[in-house]
Amino acid sequence: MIHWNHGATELLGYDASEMIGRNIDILYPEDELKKARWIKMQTLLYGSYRDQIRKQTKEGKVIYTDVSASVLRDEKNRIVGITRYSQDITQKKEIEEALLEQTKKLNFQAYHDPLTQLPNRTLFNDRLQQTIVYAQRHQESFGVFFIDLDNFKQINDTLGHYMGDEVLKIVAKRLIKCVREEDTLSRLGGDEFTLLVHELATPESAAKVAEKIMDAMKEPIVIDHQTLHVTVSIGISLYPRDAINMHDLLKYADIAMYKAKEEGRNNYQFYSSKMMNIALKKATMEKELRRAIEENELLVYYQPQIDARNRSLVGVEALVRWDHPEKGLVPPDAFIPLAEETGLIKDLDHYVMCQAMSDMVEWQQMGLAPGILSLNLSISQLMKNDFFFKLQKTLLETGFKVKWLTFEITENQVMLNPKRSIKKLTMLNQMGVKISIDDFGTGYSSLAYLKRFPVDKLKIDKSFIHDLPYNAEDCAITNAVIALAESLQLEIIAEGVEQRDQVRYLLEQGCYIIQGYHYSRPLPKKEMTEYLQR
Ligand SMILES: Nc1nc2c(ncn2[C@@H]2O[C@H](COP(=O)(O)O[C@H]3[C@@H](O)[C@H](n4cnc5c(=O)[nH]c(N)nc54)O[C@@H]3COP(=O)(O)O)[C@@H](O)[C@H]2O)c(=O)[nH]1
Repeated sequence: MIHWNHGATELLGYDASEMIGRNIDILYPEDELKKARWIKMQTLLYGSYRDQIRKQTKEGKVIYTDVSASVLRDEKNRIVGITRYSQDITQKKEIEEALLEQTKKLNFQAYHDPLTQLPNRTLFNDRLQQTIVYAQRHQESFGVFFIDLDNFKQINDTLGHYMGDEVLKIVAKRLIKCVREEDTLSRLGGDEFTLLVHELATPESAAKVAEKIMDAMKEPIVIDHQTLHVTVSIGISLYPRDAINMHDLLKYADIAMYKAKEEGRNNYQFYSSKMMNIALKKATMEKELRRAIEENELLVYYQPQIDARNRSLVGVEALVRWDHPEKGLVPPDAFIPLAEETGLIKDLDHYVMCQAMSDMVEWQQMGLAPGILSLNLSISQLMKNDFFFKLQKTLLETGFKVKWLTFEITENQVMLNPKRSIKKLTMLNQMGVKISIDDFGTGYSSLAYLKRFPVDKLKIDKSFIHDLPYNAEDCAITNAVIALAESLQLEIIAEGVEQRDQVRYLLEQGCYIIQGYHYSRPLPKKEMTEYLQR
């Protein structure tokens, strides 16, 4: 250094006496020395040069500078040195960097799901489109997977959104481990994930990926000491076998996923053209079911529940039927699963509740004695915040008394979240409503829970009644359920009773309340009125 001015002192903290005679390198942080030499060489080569470089002040602070360097010549035009003018641009640089960071962040947000940090639909579609172009050019095949969590709606409804979100985050982490870096896993929203897997030469290799995903889900998920078993249903479409455009590949994978749900969930399915027809039928049915609820196409049938000791009526179960304008009477098994899947079950069950309560009151006002009303209650209806409000409102509007009411809830639904169910069922119980566990024996309720449930009745599932009294296993299960009910001092009721022998056997074992075709099929209101008048 041969000259050092006042401005340099202000910028870098050293004064002229400290700098003159020293190597300029002390002004640069270690990692900028290479660049400093580059600037020097360019200046010598071209006579002048301008660039940005970081410098280090006397106090050790790193600053950004804009440097204009030019060669210094003597009177004989020989290069004797370099002059440098430096300007502090630290503040400008910091603003630029913050802006860059912000842009990166906004860019990430625009293309990623905030919960799982996975690519979102926009980015997935973009990558899928690019993959199609590449695959067309290079004659490659690939797969689109539609992955949907099983029963996620119930997890959300029963355990709350916090738990639902945690489950989604854990599932996303497990899924990402099943795929290669070049594949794209995205979250479309809710519990839906899509996966783009490159270079899938055969359906067998796609099946391997699907199996890997299902294996990854086998380990239980533990959140806040709660253990959950989460499974997924997967639909797969293959390029070019099934479709060659983005829209169809996604649609077909989605249709195949619905097929996997129908096949009992926790499995994967490849798209086939047959599925397309089924999916179309289902979409039509959902639309029609919405209309049916709005336009009162639903009918409530009543099935008598009989005390077999004296053949007297103790109550009725309300069972919904759909009076379809073209198809005629549609049984609930054909639409209840769809209603549950789409959330329509809440409206449907509310409709049945209003109708049945007003029919019951009408019968009582006619001097008839329909006994207790049993209503099927879905867990999503029970977990709704406005459920109790709606129940109270319907009781008031119809004049129906709570002491005449039993809610039937299936064992499997209650066991989805036993703790929350206990809380809600206790509230019902405190109102004076009776609770019956439906389809008992088909689920997996533990005795410990059963003791804590505010339950009044157990309803033996009809699958155990069907082969009574000739099937030893069914007899053993039926006897065990009856003994359990006795020891817990619960009422017991058998459903699906069709034969005299079954009635005799049940009476011998101590089960007196019976529902089934042996006494009566479910009856429309008019026939039920006649039944009551007999
Ligand atoms: N959430 C709601 N679920 C409902 C409602 N209405 C019905 N359902 C559920 O749909 C399933 C099928 O119901 P359904 O076709 O009405 O069948 C019921 C009876 O008809 C049938 N049954 C009665 N006796 C016999 C018999 O002797 N043999 C025989 N094969 N079937 C018989 O059993 C069904 C009674 O079911 P359950 O509720 O378990 O007592 C069924 O799961 C209904 O629960 C609704 O409004 N909401």
